Amino acid sequence: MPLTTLGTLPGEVAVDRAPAVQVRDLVKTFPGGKKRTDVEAVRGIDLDVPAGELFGFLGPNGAGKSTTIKILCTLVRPTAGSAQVAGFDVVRQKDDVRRHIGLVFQETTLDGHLTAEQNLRFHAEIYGMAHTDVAPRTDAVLDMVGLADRRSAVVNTFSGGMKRRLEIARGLMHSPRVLFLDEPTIGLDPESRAGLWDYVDRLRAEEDITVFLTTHYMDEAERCDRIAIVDGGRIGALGSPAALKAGVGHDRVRVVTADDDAAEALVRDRLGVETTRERGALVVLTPDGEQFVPRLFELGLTVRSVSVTRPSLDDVFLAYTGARLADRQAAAGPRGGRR
Ligand SMILES: Nc1ncnc2c1ncn2[C@@H]1O[C@H](COP(=O)(O)OP(=O)(O)OP(=O)(O)O)[C@@H](O)[C@H]1O
Repeated sequence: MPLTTLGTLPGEVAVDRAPAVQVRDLVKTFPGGKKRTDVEAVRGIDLDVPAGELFGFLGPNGAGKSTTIKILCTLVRPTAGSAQVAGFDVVRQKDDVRRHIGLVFQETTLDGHLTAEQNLRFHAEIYGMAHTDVAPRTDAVLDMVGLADRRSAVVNTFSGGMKRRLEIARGLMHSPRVLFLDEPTIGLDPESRAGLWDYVDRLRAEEDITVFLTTHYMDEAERCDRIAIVDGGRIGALGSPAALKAGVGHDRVRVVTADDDAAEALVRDRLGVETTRERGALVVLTPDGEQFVPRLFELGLTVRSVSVTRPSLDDVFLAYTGARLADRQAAAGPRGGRR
């Protein structure tokens, strides 16, 4: 079966453009048992993810991301509210939801003793794929993730990045409409991470598929069409990365001068702007850094260096959660921190 049919089941007409994910007032409370209090993991989430979107779900540890995803994948039953995935209700139409989603979670579900191809065939059997579809679909998804030449190799001989790519191939076998990727690149080296994203980009370019992603990596969040920032079981912010960054407001101008005291007074008196000090520099927060810098020079200051930094998604994350994405990034491995 050609790759162009991925995302649409055989015989199905892709005219239905209902949201890929629709969530209304979703609540999940885990009972705390006799001695402990209940845990309100999800406290009223509303969400619409249109078909075809790359949607990012971000939040600090314990924010409720995994619980929400597990509800969407029918693995956890909500306490209240409703959720539909690919047009099917996650409680009343579990089997339909499962047929239309692909899952790539952090824990591997591959059998290391089987070959890549055997793993995919096993998956096809579980999903009851038509016999005639299996071989061509296996070819297509292995090609998609760049593993066609390793199809007969035992998975235990694969690198971490190859295993993750095979997981994605497996998740795509049954033509899901929505692919859930839960921290898909965690633990991978930078090269494997970049490679995996190449395949996701290719998948999105060629297929009518929605990708629902959780990540703690800022650069991965930047790739998303829209992101939701979740904290304490609620969505605190929702929008495109550009819109969310614009919402934070201010560019940050950092200027090193020959005389900071004099510069501070001049900027305050002549430009009417307050500065703060930071490690031998003055910092000004301003809506438009590029316009502000020439005005600084007009003051006749001896400026040794000046830099303008636009708000990052990390600033957005900090504004809504009080934590930095970069904290998790650092914990996960060296990957070029913030500024
Ligand atoms: N099965 C469970 N029983 C009890 N409490 C749970 C259960 N699953 C999750 N929780 C609690 O619900 C809250 C939300 O957890 P969840 O795993 O959804 O967060 P998360 O945003 O995915 O965090 P992380 O980034 O660490 O994966 C946490 O306080 C967690 O301890």
